[in-house]
Amino acid sequence: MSGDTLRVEGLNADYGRRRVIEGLDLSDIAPGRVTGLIGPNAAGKTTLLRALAGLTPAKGRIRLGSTELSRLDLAGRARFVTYMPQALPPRSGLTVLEANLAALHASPESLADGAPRGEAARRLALDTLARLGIADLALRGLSELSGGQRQLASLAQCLVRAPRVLLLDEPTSALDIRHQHRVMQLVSEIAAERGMIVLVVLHDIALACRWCRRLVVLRKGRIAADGPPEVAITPELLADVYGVAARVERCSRGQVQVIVDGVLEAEPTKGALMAEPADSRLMAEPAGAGRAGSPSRDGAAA
Ligand SMILES: Nc1ncnc2c1ncn2[C@@H]1O[C@H](COP(=O)(O)OP(=O)(O)OP(=O)(O)O)[C@@H](O)[C@H]1O
Repeated sequence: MSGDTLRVEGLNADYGRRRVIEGLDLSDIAPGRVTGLIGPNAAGKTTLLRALAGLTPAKGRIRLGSTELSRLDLAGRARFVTYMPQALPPRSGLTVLEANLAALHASPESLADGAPRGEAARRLALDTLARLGIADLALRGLSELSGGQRQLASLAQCLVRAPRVLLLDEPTSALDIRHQHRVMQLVSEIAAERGMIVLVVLHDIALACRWCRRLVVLRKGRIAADGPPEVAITPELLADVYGVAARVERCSRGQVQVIVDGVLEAEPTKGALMAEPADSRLMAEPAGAGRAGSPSRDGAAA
């Protein structure tokens, strides 16, 4: 088991002339635990994961231990990194098991080191499905599955590859509450078993606080907070980054709980990057059209 950490230095990512990730540094993302990446819509979370995976061009250094991932091409990067996209996988004629076996065999690492074949590969693929609680779907076609079942099947394909670095983009967005926690628990267990680095994008702050030992909060392509949930998540951060009036409390078990009291007035210079500057005129409210009754930043109703 490797103790290598993932480090990012001076990362910039652009779409044309628009800079989405700005000089981003991430100190040692540790193996064996789950790190959460949270932030408002359009903050750049997907862009960051895709840049780490080599799917979106970016400048800067990305290192896994002494391996400079940022110098590797896409195929080279795929030996170390697996990315699960936000979108559900397209429907296909494969069964869940066939798709899992294809993912296992397509892993360049597997091809290189002669990883399980035949019956051993089948057992490994089935075991992964069983751990996710979807062994009963093994022989079902991917095109027959519900949204949540497709998301679980997609996650199984990432886990079976046993990457050193697993990047999950909203892996629980289609799941019910039990499956959300089951997935986060399983990913935490597998991260610890394999010494895997896991960076997961989540919108559900409660889920993130429950399962992530470290939270990186992204806002407009920059890091707004970084640390354990009890340090990173504060009422001030939730107001500044998300524009909500919220309390942060501890439950009887000491876990961080976020209680949202209301939505703050939109503040164009501090809100999420939902529109380009030129577009923002289209979204601007008429002068004096503040929302009556919305709480102010200190949580009191205006
Ligand atoms: N392919 C693209 N071409 C141009 N702009 C893009 C592209 N993909 C994303 N963007 C822009 O980059 C910014 C960051 O998008 P990104 O998808 O990384 O945000 P996010 O934090 O993952 O958002 P969400 O929580 O809504 O999924 C947004 O302003 C978005 O419009």
